[in-house]
Amino acid sequence: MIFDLIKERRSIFPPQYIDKPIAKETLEKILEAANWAPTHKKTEPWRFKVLTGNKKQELGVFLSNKYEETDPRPKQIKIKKLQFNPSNSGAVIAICMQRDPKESLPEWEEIASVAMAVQNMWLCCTELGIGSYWSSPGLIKYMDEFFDLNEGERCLGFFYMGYFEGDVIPSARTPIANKVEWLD
Ligand SMILES: Cc1cc2nc3c(=O)[nH]c(=O)nc-3n(C[C@H](O)[C@H](O)[C@H](O)COP(=O)(O)O)c2cc1C
Repeated sequence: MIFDLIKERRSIFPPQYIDKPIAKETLEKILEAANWAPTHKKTEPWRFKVLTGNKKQELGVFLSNKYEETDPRPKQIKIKKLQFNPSNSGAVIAICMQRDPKESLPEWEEIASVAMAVQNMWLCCTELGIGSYWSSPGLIKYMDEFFDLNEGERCLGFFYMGYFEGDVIPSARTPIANKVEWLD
């Protein structure tokens, strides 16, 4: 049931991923789910760049170089992590948002729509036994140097994916009652 799937969904990180490729048809199915996200004025602002094979390594090299270049005191451990995460994933999907050229909506609505598309992918991954998580490092502001972004297109992060092994670390939430006001 969708309620169980929603509760089961977790952020599962690249160190848990195993060396098992994700079939192209599976990736296509997950992306198709993203495409059915709600979209105000039907702008369909989600854009995805699917990185597999050597392109994942290239992303890792780009991110780690950029980090070394821009951080006054870069740490070896972080350099290694920036390279490891993409290369150890089955696929990395860059999450992008295409601003409506007419600006017929506030930007937050476009971002909200992209986030809903990501949730669709995340839930599909849960059902398919694929670990995944949304990563949003500060380095995403440089992604126009790695991707050929269109005018008004912005990278909002990376969706790391991989079949995984090991236990899923439980997550927790504070009670919903603390966040809801009932008005009658
Ligand atoms: C927009 C967004 C950006 C996120 N960025 C990061 C990130 O940069 N690094 C990270 O470790 N987790 C990131 N996360 C995942 C959250 O840390 C995670 O959802 C949270 O810890 C709750 O865990 P759960 O997803 O297992 O329920 C992000 C989640 C969202 C929705």
